[in-house]
Amino acid sequence: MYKRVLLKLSGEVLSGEGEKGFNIDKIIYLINELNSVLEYGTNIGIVIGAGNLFRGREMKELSPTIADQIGMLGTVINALYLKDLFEKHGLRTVVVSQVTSLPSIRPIHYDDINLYFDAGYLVIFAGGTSNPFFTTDTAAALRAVEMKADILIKGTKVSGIFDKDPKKFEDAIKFDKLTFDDAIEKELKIMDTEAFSICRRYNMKILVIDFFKKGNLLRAIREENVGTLVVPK
Ligand SMILES: Nc1ncnc2c1ncn2[C@@H]1O[C@H](COP(=O)(O)OP(=O)(O)O)[C@@H](O)[C@H]1O
Ligand SMILES: O=c1ccn([C@@H]2O[C@H](COP(=O)(O)OP(=O)(O)O)[C@@H](O)[C@H]2O)c(=O)[nH]1
Repeated sequence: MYKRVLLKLSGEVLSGEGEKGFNIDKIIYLINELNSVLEYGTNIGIVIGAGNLFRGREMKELSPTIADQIGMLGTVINALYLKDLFEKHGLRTVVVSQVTSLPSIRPIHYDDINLYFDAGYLVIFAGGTSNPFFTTDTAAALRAVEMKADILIKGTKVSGIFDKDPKKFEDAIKFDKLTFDDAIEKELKIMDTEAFSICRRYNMKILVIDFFKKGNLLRAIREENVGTLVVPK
């Protein structure tokens, strides 16, 4: 069983696939999935995306650097939205970020992160990497290494990593296990190369799971056979 996990969630986990904004039913689902895991005392850090609000690459009318800053602010909006609903449902949560100074957001301090986990808090890392031209997958890789996670779990809308995008190709074949070298060489676009490369450098395993399948997060944390695992060798 994993004891400390960085969970990367795409913004669409908050809205539903292909939707924008927030869907309270999806957030209640997320809370239930997290609760089932927190019962076991697993420490959970969350990196949240912003695909339900803004993706830099979709705002073609804007300069890329501005569009990406708006995207990063979207992750801050999602983090605050989640913090409030998590707490209303009994999940103690702290939001940390380097990109904004707001009364409900704390700066990232490594010593404090351990204290938050020891006190039973969920930690949401908002604001991506703080740099345009990156994604929240790369932020997830960095935060996983920084918080000394056992594994980075990417909760997404596909059941794992395939030889090609399963949303576009019906005959795509799923891998149960892959090495980082394979994932990078085969250009499997489930995560960006930067994220794979950081995880390869620091031996941070990645597990990609279908977050919309009930119970999958707990299965993943219990190290049951679910999704696709990416390992050093
Ligand atoms: N080789 C692949 N295996 C699995 N999914 C892939 C692959 N290539 C591309 N994808 C796509 O990558 C997406 C990654 O999901 P996610 O990061 O959660 O969403 P998004 O990038 O749309 O915000 C999936 O929806 C899937 O369709
Ligand atoms: O380090 C980062 C992380 C995110 N973003 C911006 O924030 C948006 C939302 O993040 P992402 O696309 O990773 O969200 P997801 O698809 O996972 O919901 C991106 O499109 C980028 O515009 C960025 O510029 N730098």
